[in-house]
Amino acid sequence: MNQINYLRISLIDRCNFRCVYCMPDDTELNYILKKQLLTNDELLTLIKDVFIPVGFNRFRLTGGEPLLRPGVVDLVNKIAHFPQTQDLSMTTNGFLLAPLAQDLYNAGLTRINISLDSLNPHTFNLIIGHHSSHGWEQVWCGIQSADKVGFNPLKLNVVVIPGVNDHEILNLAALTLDKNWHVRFIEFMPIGNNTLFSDRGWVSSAQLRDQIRQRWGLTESQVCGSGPADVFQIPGAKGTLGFISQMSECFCDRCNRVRLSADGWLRPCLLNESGQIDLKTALRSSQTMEQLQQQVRELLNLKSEINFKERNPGTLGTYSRTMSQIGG
Ligand SMILES: Nc1nc2c(ncn2[C@@H]2O[C@H](COP(=O)(O)OP(=O)(O)OP(=O)(O)O)[C@@H](O)[C@H]2O)c(=O)[nH]1
Ligand SMILES: C[S@@+](CC[C@H](N)C(=O)[O-])C[C@H]1O[C@@H](n2cnc3c(N)ncnc32)[C@H](O)[C@@H]1O
Ligand code: SF4
Ligand code: SF4
Repeated sequence: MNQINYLRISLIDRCNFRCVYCMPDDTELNYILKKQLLTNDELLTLIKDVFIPVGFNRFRLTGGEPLLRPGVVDLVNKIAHFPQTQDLSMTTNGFLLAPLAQDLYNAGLTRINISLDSLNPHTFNLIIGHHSSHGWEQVWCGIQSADKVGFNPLKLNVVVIPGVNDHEILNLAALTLDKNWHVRFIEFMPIGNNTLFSDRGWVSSAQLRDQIRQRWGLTESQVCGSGPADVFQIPGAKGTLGFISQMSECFCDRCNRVRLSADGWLRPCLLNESGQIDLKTALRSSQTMEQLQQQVRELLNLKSEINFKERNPGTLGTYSRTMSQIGG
């Protein structure tokens, strides 16, 4: 059995963007009420006294948009300084990153993944559903700041939507030629916006690799990470290209992670809602840390049964929580 040692933590379910593939404009989301959110102290207790003793040592902060979480720098500082923490990273849309990048880095965040779906400001703003015309510029500024501060590896996430941004693949891949950046193309999943998914479908990583191979060639490569990306490189490029192929491949047999929502539910699989446990209520009802550890161990024992196996590219998922609420 795989070792499950990677916890993705959603710090908040709210977001300052409404990306078309994740949180379409017409979706009514029931945001978590403040009193239902894990407090910073509760989250730190769960990490230190429950997850670390059970064997977790890799943590990713996500959201919604994690940089909207009050006290995020302090949280980073505390999680980074647990002696057992081997990897602490964040997935962010980058909009609020520029003024925070240095503080996050100083607090102990060493690597960061930033979503960047287009190099064209107009297309970008359409994708993120942002009403400010400076969305792209502000995210680009966040990426530059992250680079300057020294986040390494610095990864850029691109969800590829046919007819929306798939014509930009070569331009996005070209970013890696002279920058030590790691661009990852993510196959669009039917969770978040099923209407768009039915309408546009998805592009396979194999097709993208063919395009890139024809232009520059492509070789297998590696970059530090805990996720499911297959990593390649354009010969001579400074950065790498990652492909996250959840529609065309099944990487569940190497799944090493579970997810904690901002209101304290532990979810064994992104694409299967079975088996979730409510750690917040258990914590608030004064169960002992040993009892909580035991609940988590039991869930991990069941995980391989829960892991999403019936991947059918034509199937639409029906989920009570969507991507922005789970954290990707
Ligand atoms: N189906 C599925 N998709 C995943 C899983 N983990 C990550 N992804 C997809 O990959 C996207 C990008 O993930 P990131 O948040 O950047 O994290 P990561 O790829 O695990 O990060 P690294 O540690 O840098 O490799 C997510 O939004 C999902 O679309 C997973 O366990 N299952
Ligand atoms: C849910 S977001 C949360 C973190 C942060 N707000 C961000 O966008 O990076 C995490 C990741 O999920 C990806 N994502 C969201 N909806 C998706 C979908 N339907 N299919 C594939 N990836 C998706 C985003 O592109 C992003 O890289
Ligand atoms: S959570 Fe991330 S992917 Fe979803 S709308 Fe917000 S920025 Fe976009
Ligand atoms: S779909 Fe579920 S089991 Fe498969 S890799 Fe993702 S989280 Fe793991």
